[in-house]
Amino acid sequence: MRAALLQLSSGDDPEANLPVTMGMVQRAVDQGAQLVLTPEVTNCVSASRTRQQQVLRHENDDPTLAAMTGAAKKAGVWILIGSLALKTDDADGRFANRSFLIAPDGQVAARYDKIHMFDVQVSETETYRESAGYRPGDRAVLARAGDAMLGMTICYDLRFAHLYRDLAQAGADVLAVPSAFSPVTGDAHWQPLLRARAIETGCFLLAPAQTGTHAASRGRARQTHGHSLAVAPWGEVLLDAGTDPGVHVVDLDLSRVAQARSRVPSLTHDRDYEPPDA
Ligand SMILES: O=C(O)CNC(=O)[C@H](CS)NC(=O)CCC(=O)C(=O)O
Repeated sequence: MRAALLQLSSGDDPEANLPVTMGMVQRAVDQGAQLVLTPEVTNCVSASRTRQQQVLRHENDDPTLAAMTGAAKKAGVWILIGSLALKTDDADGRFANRSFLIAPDGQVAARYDKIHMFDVQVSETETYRESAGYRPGDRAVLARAGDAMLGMTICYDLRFAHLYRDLAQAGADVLAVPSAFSPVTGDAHWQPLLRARAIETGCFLLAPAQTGTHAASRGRARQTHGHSLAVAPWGEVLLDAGTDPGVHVVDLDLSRVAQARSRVPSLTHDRDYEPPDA
């Protein structure tokens, strides 16, 4: 299966981002991709709730989702939109950080709302409070995409190893981690975490990422780490997209999943044990 990872540098104007993103989807299709993956918050990277309130739409009215379903159908490919920031009808007014798997017939095959919220002070000057803006999901999602069983996760989820183990034990052979990683944590943790999740699960890890400098809020421009990554089930890095926006294709030999797991079958060796004393 040929996958394409789109590395984006989305701004805070969904209408301006859309033609750039769709141009890259077309390049991926031209390169023979059967599964096209985009990063977290493909439609809008913004840390301003006022701005988001102005430009974000509901799922049934979102131009990026509509364009993607159209493109999937026209080209007959699978598309994983890493996530869209969307308005919801929730009483507390928070947005959804929602990933979509679109089938080659243009139908939405699966949706996943990011479970773990990035409420973290990464340095003295850099704090994220994702749960203030977004309502977390509470359901893990596994879906078929062609020959692959795809586990859907997003960004900060990457730090919760049990989610990946659960998805793999439920049948995943490819795990998607669309992201908008911070530069500070990205330098230290991004690649080792992705390689660890691949090794632990015997899955391919596909992690399309936001990169570069995004719209400023409260005077501070937001940066993301880039380095979209594909990792094989044995842990080798198949692709590192560096820091420029672009399209990168990678061929996945899905038989490598069973190979890796037969060499080290740790996924089937869980045991029950007493928890440590408090
Ligand atoms: O802000 C939005 O609109 C969408 N959400 C994100 O981009 C989120 C929260 S700021 N980013 C992450 O989860 C980065 C995780 C990370 O960097 C780490 O785990 O170290």
